[in-house]
Amino acid sequence: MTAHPPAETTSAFVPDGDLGEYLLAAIDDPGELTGRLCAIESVSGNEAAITDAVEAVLQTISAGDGPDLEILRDGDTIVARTRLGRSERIVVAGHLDTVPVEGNLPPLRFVGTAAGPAGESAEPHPGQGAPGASPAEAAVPAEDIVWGRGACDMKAGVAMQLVTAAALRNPTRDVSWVFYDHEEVDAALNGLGRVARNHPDWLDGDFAILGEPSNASVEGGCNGTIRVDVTTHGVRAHSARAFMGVNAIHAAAEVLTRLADHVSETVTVDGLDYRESLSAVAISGGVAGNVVPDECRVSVNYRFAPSKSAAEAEGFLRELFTGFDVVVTDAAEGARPGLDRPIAQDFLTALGAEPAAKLGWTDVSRFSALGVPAVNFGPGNPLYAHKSDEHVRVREVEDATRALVSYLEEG
Ligand SMILES: N[C@@H](CCC[C@H](NC(=O)CCC(=O)O)C(=O)O)C(=O)O
Repeated sequence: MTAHPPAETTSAFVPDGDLGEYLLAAIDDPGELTGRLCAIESVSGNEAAITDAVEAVLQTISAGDGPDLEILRDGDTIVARTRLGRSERIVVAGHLDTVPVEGNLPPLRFVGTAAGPAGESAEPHPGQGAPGASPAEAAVPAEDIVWGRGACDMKAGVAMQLVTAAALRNPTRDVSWVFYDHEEVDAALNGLGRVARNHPDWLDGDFAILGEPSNASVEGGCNGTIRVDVTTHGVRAHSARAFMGVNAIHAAAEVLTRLADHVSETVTVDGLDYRESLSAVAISGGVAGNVVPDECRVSVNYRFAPSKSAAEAEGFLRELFTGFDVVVTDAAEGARPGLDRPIAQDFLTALGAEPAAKLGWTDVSRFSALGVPAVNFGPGNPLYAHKSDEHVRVREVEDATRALVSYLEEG
């Protein structure tokens, strides 16, 4: 089922005029700002416009009543940091890019039913009692929702960052706000990785908070991710004389069978349950409509628990696909939760949060590798990340923002 927000209660976010001004006009309204950020399309590789707008917002925030910000930029990554001389520094980071749009822009705002924190409800749908709603659906209270690509992953988190940056007056710790490009793609392109190579001091900190969707609670660590191409080879021939060839696409059936037969495990790491996933994510092959193909490539993505290294994950895949040509195309280590660190404990206590495991890959992994303990904390139900009915509850964006302001001002 896909969400079809009701026309009468729906408003679309359409940017007009200067994009920095467009965002600034909603700087004290996390829900509205989420929708406005979504309205600036920023599929990976197309982040320039949103980065310029966010930089303009940060310049205005810096000139306002809160602490001055030192604003630094590398490509489409911005770091804006306070220099108050506090004994600790908190890094709050979020990516500006999204996965490709799928008929879910322009973003919409409407009153409907959203997925609960555990994702137990299905898709957002028209408000209570709407035609076609089942009695069970009608019993779910209607909520204020922002719907569209990026709403959950992670323009709501970026809105949380910007509204908090504007609201801070006297933070108890220094804060570095990081907004970066190319998170949703090949690890080699990641803007945070580029900054870590070009200006490692920009990411200095005692604790990092990634505003990734976490139901406005804490998700610890993250699964690792690895992609491999499994290639089958054959012999080309005329398809009218197929007996003269060897069909590489037929040979790929065995690859798919091994994938379908695999049962993914859930691995408990430091008390959190990391559910693994193994999926074919693409398949390609074929020469022409009358040729037996000599090559077929199945791209496989394995999400592995943070107790395993990328090398171990690669070893597992090579064993699973014994007899086939396996080439690693992308890999990123996971991160253990690290919630036993005092600074992470303080954050959990300040939030009153019960942590869960982060199943997606996030830059918590990069911060952990840099020696900075890190957690995921942001609005949005991660079960809806990358889906065509991606959405976020406005209440959750507001709650997360309030909690972050309170942690940074009082925690
Ligand atoms: N280089 C990696 C980057 C993938 C990042 C992406 N992260 C999320 O979706 C975080 C949101 C969440 O799961 O809560 C991912 O896991 O795909 C790659 O290309 O795989």
